[in-house]
Amino acid sequence: MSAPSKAAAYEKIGVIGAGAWGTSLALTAARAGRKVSLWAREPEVVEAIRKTGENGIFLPGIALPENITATGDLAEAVSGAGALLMVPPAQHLRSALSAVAAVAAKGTPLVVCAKGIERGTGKIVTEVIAEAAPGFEPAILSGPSFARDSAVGLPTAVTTAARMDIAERLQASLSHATFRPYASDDLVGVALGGAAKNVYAIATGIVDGMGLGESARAALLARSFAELTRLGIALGARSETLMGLSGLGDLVLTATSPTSRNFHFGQEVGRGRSIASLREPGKPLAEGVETAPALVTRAAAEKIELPIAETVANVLSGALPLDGAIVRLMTRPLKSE
Ligand SMILES: NC(=O)C1=CN([C@@H]2O[C@H](COP(=O)(O)OP(=O)(O)OC[C@H]3O[C@@H](n4cnc5c(N)ncnc54)[C@H](OP(=O)(O)O)[C@@H]3O)[C@@H](O)[C@H]2O)C=CC1
Ligand SMILES: O=C(CO)COP(=O)(O)O
Repeated sequence: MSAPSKAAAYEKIGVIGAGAWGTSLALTAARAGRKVSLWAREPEVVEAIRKTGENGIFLPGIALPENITATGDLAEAVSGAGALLMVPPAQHLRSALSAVAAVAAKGTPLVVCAKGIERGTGKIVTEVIAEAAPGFEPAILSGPSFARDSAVGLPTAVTTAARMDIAERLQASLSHATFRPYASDDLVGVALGGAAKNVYAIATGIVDGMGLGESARAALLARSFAELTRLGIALGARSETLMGLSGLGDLVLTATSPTSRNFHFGQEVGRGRSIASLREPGKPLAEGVETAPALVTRAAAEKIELPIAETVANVLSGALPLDGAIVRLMTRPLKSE
């Protein structure tokens, strides 16, 4: 057993992105005793928080304490912050990182809390940080955590991954009675688990929506974890990370709960809703939709086969009809487990 960490907390935390998760994490940091600056891209979010003391657009009904300051000014948000939590949707991460890198102090930990792989490049978030924000410390926060659960004070555990001394400072900065971070230095494993589980949650959601039964869902979940492990090991992740909170833990949560936007998206697809209608502007964010083809691209580059992720990507692109997808998965060459 490792000794308890005595790392010093950062005094001020900046949160970049005031969606549901950004707002919930701002609350977590505030409850842990930090001074928090919460940056929102949309002026109406800043105004709502300032006027009403809550983010009625993304996390309604949750009062935000006074040690959270909302701002639309990025330079103000990053000023004096010991660490910056990056919480935009994953496909906007690169631009958000570049904007932050232009105004923040070099060496500041940039803690990516978004879950996804970059479409087009197949890059995981650590690689995106290295390219978009060189000279900053890469970090990730990920794990089984619905924004509203932790915001209302339900017990939540996540992993903070970074160089170990930084991971421990993040742990000290964010932990409180109902929020428990575990420190890790396996950034690749933590980044991949959080991203891939969204794709597999769409898969199990489809199976659920099609009414194929709980046995099929459990089989798919177990085979999804096998895929995630195969790719993770090829990328250099540790298997205990993939078995932990940010891998198996988040996969189990997301791939079995209708609260998950990804699982729900899959359910609606399985029930026959058109993918275009589910992706209209204003519809809930389902990160797995963009990450599915990105995951497949990355796996192909690593010469790893991911039949479930490929099937999800092909269904979402319209290349494979739903019935064909199930037949394709069930009629692959027989294998040993
Ligand atoms: N919700 C959850 O339970 C959890 C979410 N996550 C992850 O957190 C990330 C954000 O999700 P979540 O907070 O739920 O999303 P929401 O849908 O609640 O909010 C969207 C957020 O993205 C910002 N945004 C939208 N478009 C852009 C853009 N073009 N450039 C930059 N920022 C943009 C919005 O900015 P603005 O504030 O200005 O409107 C807002 O902060 C995702 O990767 C998700 O997987 C992780 C764990 C839990
Ligand atoms: O990441 C999450 C839970 O850990 C949130 O999942 P969804 O984005 O599918 O709602």
